[in-house]
Amino acid sequence: MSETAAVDKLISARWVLPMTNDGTVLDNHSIAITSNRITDICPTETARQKYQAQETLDLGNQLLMPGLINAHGHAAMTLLRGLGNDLPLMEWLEDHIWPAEGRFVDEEFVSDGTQLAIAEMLRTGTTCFSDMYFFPETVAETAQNHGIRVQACFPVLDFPTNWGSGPEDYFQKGLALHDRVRNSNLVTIAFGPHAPYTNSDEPLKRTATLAEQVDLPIQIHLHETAGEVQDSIQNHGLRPTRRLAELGLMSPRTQCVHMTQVDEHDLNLLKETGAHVLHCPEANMKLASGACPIQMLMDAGVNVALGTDGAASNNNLDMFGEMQSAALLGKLSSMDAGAAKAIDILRMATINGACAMGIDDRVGSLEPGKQADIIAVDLGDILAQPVYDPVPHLVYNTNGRQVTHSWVAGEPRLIQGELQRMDLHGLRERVQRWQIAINEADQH
Ligand SMILES: CSC[C@H]1O[C@@H](n2cnc3c(O)ncnc32)[C@H](O)[C@@H]1O
Ligand SMILES: [Zn+2]
Repeated sequence: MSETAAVDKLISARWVLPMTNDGTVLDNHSIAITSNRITDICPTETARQKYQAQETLDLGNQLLMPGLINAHGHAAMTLLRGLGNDLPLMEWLEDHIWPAEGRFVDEEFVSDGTQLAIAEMLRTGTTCFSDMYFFPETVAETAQNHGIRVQACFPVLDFPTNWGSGPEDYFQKGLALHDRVRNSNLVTIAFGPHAPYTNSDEPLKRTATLAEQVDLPIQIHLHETAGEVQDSIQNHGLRPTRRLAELGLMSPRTQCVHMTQVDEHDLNLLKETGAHVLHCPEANMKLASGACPIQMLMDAGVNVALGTDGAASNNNLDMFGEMQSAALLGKLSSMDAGAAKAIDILRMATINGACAMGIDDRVGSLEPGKQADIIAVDLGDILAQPVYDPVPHLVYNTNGRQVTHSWVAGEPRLIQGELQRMDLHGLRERVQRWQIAINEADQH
């Protein structure tokens, strides 16, 4: 009899969707995990003979896939969920969101709001998120404490905020944070210049130079609305994307959030520079900002990833819902049912997000050697029957509540629908206190 090999965990299920290249679905396969990495994916029968596991989990009629990657959001804005509805972007920001942030955002707000977001994200299948918010040190610490992967983008704006006094202060604090988390397996840092309209040329140029020096990504809201493009032409004589390119800010390290307005020149710039686009369909629809032409971008070879944006403009962080919205909006806006295919949408929510953040050597697909960031989705419920093909099923039928298990770097975060590391009772009480205070202030 041949010797069996020792592994930490062996997880088996009816389907495994590794999200490598062609979107193949493996039937009755197992994933072997040792320490924080995937070591093998093979038929369950083979795995039973080949491995001696400390822990085995047979998930039956479930599907294992890479944890979802929410490529753009503002986690702590969960505390502002539902504040200012049925408004366009600038009215929503100027009349409701920015006044509330000015009054309430501090470390405690960011800690509680980020915990609320992490609970929702882990509960609905996200194992890695990008965040652009004030007090990114608190975001990084909270993510690390709760065992979820994060790209924390530190804000850069022309003006002072509750987090700092201006661009130089933001750079200094952001880079110090990068130094502190350099060896973390879960946390990476990015520059987060908020938008072209909240940054003058100097901080944008400096962002480009510093990001190059320290080799970090840059995330920026860009071409969110037609008004933003018109204002830029009026104030700078250039469309925002061209202005950023001339300031040296468009490159493979750049993550452009929204891009609902894309003309031929913008498309060429995205192609030539290798910048990524982060699509947030639900926030774009809710604020009636426009629709990002995702099929045109993908056809041109631009990497498109998916994000929810903040819970105040969405109003949830469920990436399964976001995938469905991306597919439906992608088809409707191009009047082509063959556009925004399910497998492409799944790529946007997994491997493409990892590529945009420069962490695709670690996560985004299930492959030996990669980190064990895995989710299990229950496709056995009567409401999900019948299942002809799991790939379109995941995009057009599934919602985040069907996620039963998740692991980040091999560690369990959600088991049978139960979050493993969170005091939800205490969190609920703190959130209620924030709601009362914020609501009262918003009325005045
Ligand atoms: C500088 S921290 C992030 C900043 O962005 C604001 N914000 C949230 N959603 C959007 C959006 O869709 N477009 C532009 N800005 C947005 C958030 O409230 C923070 O102030
Ligand atoms: Zn945003």
